[in-house]
Amino acid sequence: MSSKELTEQILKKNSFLCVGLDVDIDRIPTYLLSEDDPIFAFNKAIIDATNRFCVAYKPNIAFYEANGVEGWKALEKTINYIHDEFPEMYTIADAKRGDIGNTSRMYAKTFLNDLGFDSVTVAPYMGKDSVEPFLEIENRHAILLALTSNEGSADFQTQKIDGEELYKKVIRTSKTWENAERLMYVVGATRAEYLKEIREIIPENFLLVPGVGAQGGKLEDVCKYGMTKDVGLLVNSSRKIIYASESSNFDEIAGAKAEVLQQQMAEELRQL
Ligand SMILES: O=C(O)c1cc(=O)[nH]c(=O)n1[C@@H]1O[C@H](COP(=O)(O)O)[C@@H](O)[C@H]1O
Repeated sequence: MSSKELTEQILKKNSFLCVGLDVDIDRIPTYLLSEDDPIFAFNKAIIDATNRFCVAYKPNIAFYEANGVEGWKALEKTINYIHDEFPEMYTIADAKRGDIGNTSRMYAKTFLNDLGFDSVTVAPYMGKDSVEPFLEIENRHAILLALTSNEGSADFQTQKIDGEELYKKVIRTSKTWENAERLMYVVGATRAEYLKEIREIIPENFLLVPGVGAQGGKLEDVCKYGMTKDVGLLVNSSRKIIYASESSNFDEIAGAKAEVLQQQMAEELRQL
């Protein structure tokens, strides 16, 4: 999906919500464990209940890999289900990959070609040749970790090198790479105060903003400093939505949580 099509979906659904499918087998309702594929059963219920309120889904690959072959099967079934039933959804493989070019090409094949995700999260530490293989396909994106939501982001990302913070250098340098228009950037909601300066460097690219909800980030602040005339934001929430309840109507409650966020987003979009 192109960025333009993503903006169209956002304006159509009045939502820039991304639901994070971080499915921990130990946290799903226990009665689902008797299903053939409990992870997929959980995801299907969550997707059916939340799709009206969001424009994107982001399975975090760690949660699938942790279940071995069965986890990969559940991931594949989940992405196929989204493609078949909700082809208008933007999909993010949150894999945080990046290696020498020859290896990154294999990661890009797995997530963007074989599984058919619209995008994959990529760590910038290994530089240009580790990221460019993710940018070779039209209408697909690499989402570069710029300023992350965790405490450790202060260890390297906000440290200054030659007077400029490393995360700014990462963003600035990445703009010179081939097909840089296919880049999106991760900026944690817990770092909203940095968004104004980030927007001076990348006024148009989409930002994936995790950390609203369970990590304490505020939607209003993210919108105030990060929103562009074409919206330019995908705000992710995982645990606060998918684990809102452990009861048999967990999906309904997840849908209601997603709707609350969607309503707040609709209000922000009205002010565009
Ligand atoms: O790349 C990410 O999505 C990501 C970057 C970041 O800086 N912080 C962050 O929390 N994430 C991911 O976003 C999701 C946040 O989940 P919740 O805190 O449960 O909403 C998890 O899948 C994290 O791995």
